[in-house]
Amino acid sequence: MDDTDTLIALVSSLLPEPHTNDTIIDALVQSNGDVESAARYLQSDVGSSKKRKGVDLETWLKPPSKKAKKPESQTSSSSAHVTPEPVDISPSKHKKPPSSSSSKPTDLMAILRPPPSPRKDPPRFPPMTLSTPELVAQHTPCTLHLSVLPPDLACRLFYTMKDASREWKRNTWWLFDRVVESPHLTSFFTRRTDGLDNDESWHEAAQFWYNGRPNGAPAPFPLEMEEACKIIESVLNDEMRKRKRYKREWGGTPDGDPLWRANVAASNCYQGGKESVGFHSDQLTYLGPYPTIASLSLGTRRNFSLREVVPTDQTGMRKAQTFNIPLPHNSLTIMHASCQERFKHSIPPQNAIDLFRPTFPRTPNGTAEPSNCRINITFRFYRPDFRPKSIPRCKCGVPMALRPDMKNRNEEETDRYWWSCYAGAQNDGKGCKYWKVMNMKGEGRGPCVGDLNTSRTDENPEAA
Ligand SMILES: O=C(O)CCC(=O)C(=O)O
Ligand SMILES: [Fe+2]
Repeated sequence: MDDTDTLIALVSSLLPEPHTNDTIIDALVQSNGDVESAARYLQSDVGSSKKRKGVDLETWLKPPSKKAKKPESQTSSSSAHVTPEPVDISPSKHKKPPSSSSSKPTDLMAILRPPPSPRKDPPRFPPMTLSTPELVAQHTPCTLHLSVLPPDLACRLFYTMKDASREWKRNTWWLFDRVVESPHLTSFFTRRTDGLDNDESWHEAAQFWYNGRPNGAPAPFPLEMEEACKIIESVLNDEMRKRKRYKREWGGTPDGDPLWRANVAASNCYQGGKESVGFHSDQLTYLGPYPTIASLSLGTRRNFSLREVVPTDQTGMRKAQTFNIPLPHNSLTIMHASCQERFKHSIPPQNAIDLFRPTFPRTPNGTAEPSNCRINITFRFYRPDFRPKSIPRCKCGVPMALRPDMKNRNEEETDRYWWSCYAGAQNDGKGCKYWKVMNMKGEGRGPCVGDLNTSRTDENPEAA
């Protein structure tokens, strides 16, 4: 998770009712990053949907006795109404990544705050629901595959994972001086057939999933997950062959081998509409640049939200749009290469959800009990050139996290990735703040698609 998630989760935890992430981010901006003010604001008449006419937000936020000083960056009233971009920690903008150990909320606001408004704001488009695979493919770097597994396998896998989720964990991390907890359960699996479970060094990758907490050896794929994975690999490879390949994608696949294979999976369980995950892009530490991630949805239908991070040099020209994709039971969303570099994704809280009634009962004579739970499994390909031994360590001695510089990307030409200290996620929120630019060649990584003689980048130049 990143800092936006942290703030959103903390505000959510103070609210009796679920709110959308957009609403919470707006409230955070209005309250200058102060979590408690944002929560109070959302519970007030001003912040709630029952807005009282004529109440000015800043007036409301002012403490009654003292005259509140206007935050310097919000000197114009128009800037107070700008929806902020998702949090970005690009060191190019801030010189060094912000530390989660910071005790000054205003530091984080410097990140949350949108860039200076141009004189005339570019038009803002309301969120758009993408209800068909065609619309998803047209507007996002994702594809949606409905009824991807045989129905009985989808049901069996749902039951297996729902039962297993009793043992799953809520991730925790530090925000200022407090520990916050993720609003959903999570778990991490490695694949038997890939030999990964024989390589102790992958345990480190599993620990990374749990924010650095030691968690024993990761669990192997359950049988149903293995069966589903084979089908998903085949769908994904067919899709990948139709698409443009990026130069920094993994290119070490000998001819005839699948382009992509899953060797780990992470799973999430959302019990009821209140459970969620905030806007984030997945860390690239073991995935490397331009990863493809296959995300299977089982159980109750939830919205998957995607929002582009508009590069800094384009913020005066266009605003990010939010896309909502309803994900029914047994659907596969493939986040294709460039999705993690360009978009943030989330599962926002929902006021109302439909109960899921499985097509098949657990046992032939049993009944299929309705459920408010959604299981998500993200099948991932941890790249051989990003094995744990190759991950640089910061001054705390902890493996660093790899993130793209989303704000300053320029197609593939000037893309940059940053290794940054991850110790602050635990360690009382205190990290060394060390960071450095990733250098693919210098760090001996590859081969990438761009290193191959017969570059697959030209295979389908028409493809998105
Ligand atoms: O539940 C989902 O569909 C998204 C999960 C996710 O974004 C993640 O695990 O990184
Ligand atoms: Fe994610």
